Amino acid sequence: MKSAVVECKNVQKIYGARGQSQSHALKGVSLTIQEGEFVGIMGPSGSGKTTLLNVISTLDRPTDGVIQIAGTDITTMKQGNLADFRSQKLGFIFQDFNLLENLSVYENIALPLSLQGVSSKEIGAKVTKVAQTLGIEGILNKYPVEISGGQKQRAAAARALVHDPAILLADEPTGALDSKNAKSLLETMTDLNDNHHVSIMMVTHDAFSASYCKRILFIQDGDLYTEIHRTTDRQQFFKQILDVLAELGASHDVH
Ligand SMILES: Nc1ncnc2c1ncn2[C@@H]1O[C@H](COP(=O)(O)OP(=O)(O)OP(=O)(O)O)[C@@H](O)[C@H]1O
Repeated sequence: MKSAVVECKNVQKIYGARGQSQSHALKGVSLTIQEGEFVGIMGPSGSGKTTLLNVISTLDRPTDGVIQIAGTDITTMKQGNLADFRSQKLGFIFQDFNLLENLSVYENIALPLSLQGVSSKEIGAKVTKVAQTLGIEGILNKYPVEISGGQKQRAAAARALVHDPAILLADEPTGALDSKNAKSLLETMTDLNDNHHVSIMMVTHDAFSASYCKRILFIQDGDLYTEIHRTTDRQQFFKQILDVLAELGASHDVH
């Protein structure tokens, strides 16, 4: 039976101290992401996408509500345990790759495991396996300056997956890529989801990228607005996404 990898119940986030000017960024969001899903998060600028990603990724705490990741309640977890939890259970890919320039691709991918004290033999096996999955075995000895944007993003994806996280969290992962590399990364993410059981949550403002997801949650003003499921082909889904964005854009500048 499938289980939930992310479960948010009535999650609220208010920025700013009481009595001062406050921003109600999340107004009671409830959502569930099941194991094996590929979910997109879209919404106008300022709707709360980054805030939602930050509270789910344990980088920030919600003001109210409960968040469970792979069955663990992270809202009551002590600060000291959050970093360990994050490094063991979560994988991140960002727009700007975040590779360390003075480490080789191999060393970059190995980093999460080295930090956890995993043996170098086990690290070698895991890095090789994930590099094969992402088709970057040939560049493991290169340094980030020597490889293309698309290869950097694959290396970053390999680093995000090497410790077998419960979910891959992606924040505009194609934002710094040209259209060819963006397409190739999105196809890789689809392959990871379809054939390697990787659960993915991706925040994006780009309808083309979002069309690779199987389900999209739209948020507006800190609340869930609607969700759509991909039941037909990707081109049809793309049109469906544009329709919802147009609806949202009627009152907002969609970002
Ligand atoms: N650190 C902060 N302090 C105060 N208010 C904040 C903070 N971060 C975000 N906000 C506010 O919370 C709301 C949601 O912001 P958030 O960054 O989550 O939106 P977003 O959907 O990611 O926007 P964008 O697409 O522009 O990145 C906005 O009104 C924003 O101004």
